[in-house]
Formats: sequence, structure tokens, C-alpha cells
Amino acid sequence: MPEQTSVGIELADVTKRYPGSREPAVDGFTMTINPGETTIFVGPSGCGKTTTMRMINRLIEPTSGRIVIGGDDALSLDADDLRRRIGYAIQQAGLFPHLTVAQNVGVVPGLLKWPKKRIEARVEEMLSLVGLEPEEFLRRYPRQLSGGQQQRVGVARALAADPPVLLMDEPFGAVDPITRGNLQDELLRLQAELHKTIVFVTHDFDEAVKLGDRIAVLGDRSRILQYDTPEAILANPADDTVAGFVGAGASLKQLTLLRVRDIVLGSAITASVEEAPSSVRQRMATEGRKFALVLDNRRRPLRWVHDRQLGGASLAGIGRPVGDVVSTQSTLQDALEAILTEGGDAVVTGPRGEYAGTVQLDTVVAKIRELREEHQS
Ligand SMILES: Nc1ncnc2c1ncn2[C@@H]1O[C@H](COP(=O)(O)OP(=O)(O)OP(=O)(O)O)[C@@H](O)[C@H]1O
Repeated sequence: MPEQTSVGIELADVTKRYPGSREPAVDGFTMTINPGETTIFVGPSGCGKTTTMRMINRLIEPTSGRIVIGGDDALSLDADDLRRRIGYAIQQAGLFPHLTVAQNVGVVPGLLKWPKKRIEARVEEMLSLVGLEPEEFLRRYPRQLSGGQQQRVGVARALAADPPVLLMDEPFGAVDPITRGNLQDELLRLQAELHKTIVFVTHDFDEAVKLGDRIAVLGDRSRILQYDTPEAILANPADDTVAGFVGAGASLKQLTLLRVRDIVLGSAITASVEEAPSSVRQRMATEGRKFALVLDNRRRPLRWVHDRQLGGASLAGIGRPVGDVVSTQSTLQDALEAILTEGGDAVVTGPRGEYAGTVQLDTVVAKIRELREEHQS
């Protein structure tokens, strides 16, 4: 397999029949997995996700079919050699309990006969990469780590030999929801830097939406029910089974994929604290607006004022303080939350906290409608 960072994977008519089983566990599976992307296999328990994934590194030997990784026929390579070139992370980390963290992370580089010094340096680099302080963790044993820390070590181990392909089988399945969210965020951060070809198995559709560039929704015997981007699957599930799997609230889930920078911002009537209330009221009347946004002298949003509150001599201290603000990086879900807590348009601020525009409920609704129409075939 070439040592380049991005390699694609082709599976052609791959079938697995376990000895003694009448039905194949995977039946004629054909898929192109794009290089440098995260592809998620998602589907109900027992549908064949793990079997399909493990055939890629030949932890399970296919009964028939072809698997090509980065242009090489995986089935004609030496299986041990192949496995050393593909990172593998599993649920509960699967660390060797009698080896230290350093030894666990160094396993594959050791098998590849890297010099000792290079392994040590690589182990430290990998632990830092997954957010574990090397000095603190190198000499610990897996039982001396929390579940989340074990998963991090598992990811560090999978990445240690810098494999172009990473297989991850429910790697965050055994930790609490908060740790799980953190590990997912870290994987996104790592992948933005590393651009590995990742195949990730989960039965959690929300995890698939969050992490996947592409999602394959699998049914019985690994039949591909839909294989597309998260946006397209949410906007237009291929059939009722996929729709059932996507679950309730598909439109709300779409909001987690869109950012404030993806929509056209609205504009509020703004006023500086020094401006005379009467002049603000006049501008509001001209534009037919009920509310204006008061900014401080660095254009940071302070308060919303209603035109009824503009009878006095100064804007200082009147109106309702702006609570939740969002940035252009925020998701539309964050913006919707802000709209709901604020009870009106969400205020968008720039890098220095300065006012940049607003997000209106109508814009959010229109964006979802637009996406749906775009993906309607
Ligand atoms: N070693 C084996 N021998 C016989 N049948 C097996 C073996 N391993 C798995 N199977 C069967 O193959 C089918 C697919 O299993 P697989 O583990 O690939 O599913 P999965 O989608 O990963 O499930 P889960 O989400 O529960 O892990 C199941 O019906 C399972 O019982």
C-alpha cells in the first residue's frame, strides 16, 4: 500500500458466509470509499457493519469478492502486513492490560521494527495529539485510566504508525455522553489536520451525522439502503427504513450541519449609546421597526430597546440586555437556541465581539426548505 496520506478503498461484490450459517452475514457488498474522508457505516444491531469493516483489514476473511486499498489488491497482500498498515480502534479501546500506555501505543511501530528512539518520540507525539500529557500517562496501565482516557489511548495507538486508513468500530460506544461528545470533537479536530481515510461503525445516527463526510445506512446482510452525505440523507431519506433510522427531528439535525456563515444575515436598526432617543425613534418609524439594538462605543451589542421605551433623554440603561449571542462559526442550531431564549432575532458578533448582523427565524426556516428542495431527486 502506498505511504501517501489519502488512499481510497473499493469493495466489489464482497460476501461473507460464516461457517454453519445459512444466510451470508454480508451479501455482495459493493462500495467506493473516498480517500481522506470519514465514511460511517450505520445500521441496526446484527446488520453486518462490523463484519464488513473487519474484512477491510482482513481480521475477517471474505468468502468472495474484491477489496482494493489505495490501488493494491488487499486479498493478495500478506494479512499481517496489511493490518499493520491500517489503524484499528474498537469499543472499550481493547488495550493490552499488562502493557503500559507507552507500550500499548508503541505496539505497531514495534512490530514494524522502528528504532527505539523513534518509537518513544512517536508515542509522546501521539499522546499529546489525543490530549493526554505524556509525562503523566506514559507509565500508567490501562486499569489506571478512565474510560475516556482509555479510548484516547486506543485512538493514539491506531494512529501511531501513521496509517493512511483508520478503521474505528464503535470506538466511543462505552463512555458517558459528555465524554463521548468530547471524543467526537477531538476526532473532528484530528481529522481536519490528518485527512485519513476513516471507516467508522456506529449504530448512533446522530454520531454519524456529526462525524461523517458520507454515511452508509445499512440494512440486513449489509445491504446499502442509502450512501450519501449527511445533508442529503437528512433532507431526503431514500425510503421508510432510512427515515425510521434518521429518526424524528431530521430538520433539527440538519441545523447542526449548517453554520451562521452559510446564511444571509439580517440587519437590525442599531444605535450608539450617545444617540438621542428621538432620532433613533425616527429611524425606526421610517423602516417600520419596533426594536433597535444599542451598541457600545466599540460596536458591541448591549441592549434591545422597544420604540415605546424611547421617550426619555438618553439610551443609557434602557431596554433588555442582549443575552445569548452567536458567531459566524456557530451552527444554525445554536442560532435557533439563541432565537428561542432571546425571544427574537439572534445577534451575531464578529471576532472582537462587535455586532455583525442578526439571524431571523424566517431565514432558518427558509434555509431548511431550500436544502430539502435541493436534495429532492
Ligand atoms: N463469528 C461468527 N460466526 C457466525 N456468525 C457470526 C459471526 N460473527 C457475526 N456473525 C453474525 O453475522 C451477522 C452480522 O454481525 P456483525 O457483528 O457484523 O453485525 P453488526 O452490524 O456489527 O452488529 P452490532 O451493531 O450488534 O455490533 C449477525 O447476524 C451475527 O450474528
